[in-house]
Amino acid sequence: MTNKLRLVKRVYGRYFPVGEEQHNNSSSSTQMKNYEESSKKRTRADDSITTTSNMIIMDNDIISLEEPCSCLPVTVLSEDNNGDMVETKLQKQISDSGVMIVESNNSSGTQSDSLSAEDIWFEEGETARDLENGNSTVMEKVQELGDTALEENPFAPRPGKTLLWTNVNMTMSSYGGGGERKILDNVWGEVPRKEITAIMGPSGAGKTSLLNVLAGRAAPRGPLKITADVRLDNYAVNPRSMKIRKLIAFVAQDDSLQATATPRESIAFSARLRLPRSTTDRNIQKLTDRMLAELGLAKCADTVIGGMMVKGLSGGERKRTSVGVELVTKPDLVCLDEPTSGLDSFSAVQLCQVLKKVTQAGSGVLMSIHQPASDIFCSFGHLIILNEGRVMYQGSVANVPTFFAQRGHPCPPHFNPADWIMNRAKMISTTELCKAGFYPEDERILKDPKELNAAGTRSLFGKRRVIAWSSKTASKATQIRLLFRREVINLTRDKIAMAGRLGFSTLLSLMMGAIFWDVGNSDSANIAGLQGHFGGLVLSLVLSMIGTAQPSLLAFPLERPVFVREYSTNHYSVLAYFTSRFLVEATVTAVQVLKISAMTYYMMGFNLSFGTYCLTSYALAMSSTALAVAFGCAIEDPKLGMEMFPLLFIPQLLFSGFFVIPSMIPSWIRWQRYIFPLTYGLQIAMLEEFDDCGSPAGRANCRLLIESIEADADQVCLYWILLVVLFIVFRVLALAMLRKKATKFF
Ligand SMILES: Nc1ncnc2c1ncn2[C@@H]1O[C@H](COP(=O)(O)OP(=O)(O)OP(=O)(O)O)[C@@H](O)[C@H]1O
Repeated sequence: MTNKLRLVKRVYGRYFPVGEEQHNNSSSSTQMKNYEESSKKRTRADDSITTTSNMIIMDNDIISLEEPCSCLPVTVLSEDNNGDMVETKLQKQISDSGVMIVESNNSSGTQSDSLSAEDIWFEEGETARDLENGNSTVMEKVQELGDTALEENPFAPRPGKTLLWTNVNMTMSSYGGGGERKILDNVWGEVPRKEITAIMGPSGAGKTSLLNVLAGRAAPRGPLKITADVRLDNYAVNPRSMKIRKLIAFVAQDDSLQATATPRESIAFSARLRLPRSTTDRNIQKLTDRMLAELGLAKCADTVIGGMMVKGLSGGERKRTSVGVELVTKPDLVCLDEPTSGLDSFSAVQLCQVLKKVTQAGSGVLMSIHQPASDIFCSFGHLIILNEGRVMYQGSVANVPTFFAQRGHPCPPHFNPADWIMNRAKMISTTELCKAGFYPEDERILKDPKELNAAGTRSLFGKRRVIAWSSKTASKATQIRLLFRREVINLTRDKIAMAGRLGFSTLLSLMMGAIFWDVGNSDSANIAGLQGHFGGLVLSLVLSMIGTAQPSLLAFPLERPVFVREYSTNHYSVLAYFTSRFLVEATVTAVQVLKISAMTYYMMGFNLSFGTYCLTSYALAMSSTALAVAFGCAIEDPKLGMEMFPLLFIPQLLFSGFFVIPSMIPSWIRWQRYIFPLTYGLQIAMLEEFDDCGSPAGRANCRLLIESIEADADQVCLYWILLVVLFIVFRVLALAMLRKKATKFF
């Protein structure tokens, strides 16, 4: 039985229903009224609803509010100024002010999908009472939005998250015993909500390294050591944990976008997969249109992004698309690594204006930037200056001139402060700057961090509480459908790859058909004829395998940057990606095998049935593709993939019995033939192809040939089963590889 939960928030007498109903109601005053009326009549009940400074959580399974018997008080736990939990009974507040109503259509409700962090929150320091009294600044903001539907607005108010860090260190042991090099040295800082925090500093100062550490994109490995105390809303977090990474939108310096998609498709794809599943297609479309317009991408919205092989957007347009892909999800915290590099001054200002709107909606924004123009510099609220891996300044932008002046380096009049900062950082030695009073120590007294996964209301990710942080996004089925559709579009748009894939195998099939013309009807009593017949069959089966497995081997290494970006930013699961790729491969392989088989079968004049020939070729192609995918998932570099290609086929051919009969292979290595699909595929095909070889001499030769490859007519079923088993084993291996690799992108 499915419960339907609905959350309704009243803001200055207006109701904002949450979930599926919202888009219908937000602009309909009649329906708003209905909500108002029904809420007045409604009997409230609940288990506990807990809030911290910026979130509200349904604590236990939700009890129907419609049923009079379940009239329990609502308890709100909020934090006071000392960080202690204060309990407030909300029964009256809810009934009188209509701040929120949670309803369920039956009493055993446990489902809480429709709740969203975006829909209930308190500003920092606000309590439920502020909401009740209408003092919430968030409520004022919602009021300002007027009739604009919140779901269609990429700048809709949101709770936002604060990021705070201290003692961030990154060191690199030098090769040749040169000691340790400090890349980040006791770096500290914070990203307040509702402000743009900029990290500035000369090239090599450690800006990207710091961003990568904070956004969980850097890990200690070998000579690289990293330590950091990072807090998200004062929860001590491991930024590398997948759960945390998914809470932080991240725009890397290098754009990794699907080359054959358009900006409109990329932004809509991100929105569809990452926004709550209740968001309608119309909302997605409106959000996408608005994002494109805000980022100045309207004109090129339907141009392919492009990549190494395909010409498409300019570098600046690509960068803005990357930003749009993240911002459309209305993130609470955004990290961007040099988002303005490559942009002209107008586009850079336009981008910063968009980021400003994101902060006004409640988010924190952290970005690194090289040398901003003065108007961009002034749009920042908070500034961190890094120099040689240390914090040279940390504080508000407004305070920069005073800070520098007090330390003997006043910014000359009519001089861009950003240029002055860079000038000082580059021209004056660190020792002198230190003496002058730059490089302040972290003197903040940090609150005791809350613990993750601890019992009680302090947990971020307790089983039932995750709803407050991320309401349910696209289902697995939607993820697979969207990925499949994107891959099909990719295949149709990437005409060169498609033409190559189909064209080369057609050419090879024709060539092979011409060389082995009518070889199936050669006299088996003649050894040369039998050898040609055998060779033709082996090579035609191998051709089906190569034609499909080679693109699969390279597919993952080539798509890896896009996959890791999308996976790490919560677009889809590994399983959904894997399944969608499998479906595409299965379809394309079927088409390709049918084409190759039709040509080689009739040109070579084989004796086995066309059905068996096609099915054997398909089974071989699919299991070899599975092996290729496993190889492809294990490697990162496409060049390595190219070099590994012979490894996929040469051993299979060597063990097939074509060049040397298995009994002549030394026994200590012979066992390997049983792990290759070609062994079983060939045995199945040979048993049917050489079943009737005409004259007694021909039959004797065929029997010898079949015995030489150890094929047994009574074992055909087993060969099929083994082919399927190998296919499954290789696929599972590939999935395991992909899972392992998915989290390692640094
Ligand atoms: N994984 C790593 N291994 C070795 N050295 C590293 C690594 N990561 C960063 N570094 C070094 O740390 C220093 C800071 O690099 P980082 O990319 O963070 O600087 P940056 O301030 O972002 O520079 P830019 O503005 O030029 O992008 C550089 O000297 C770089 O070579």
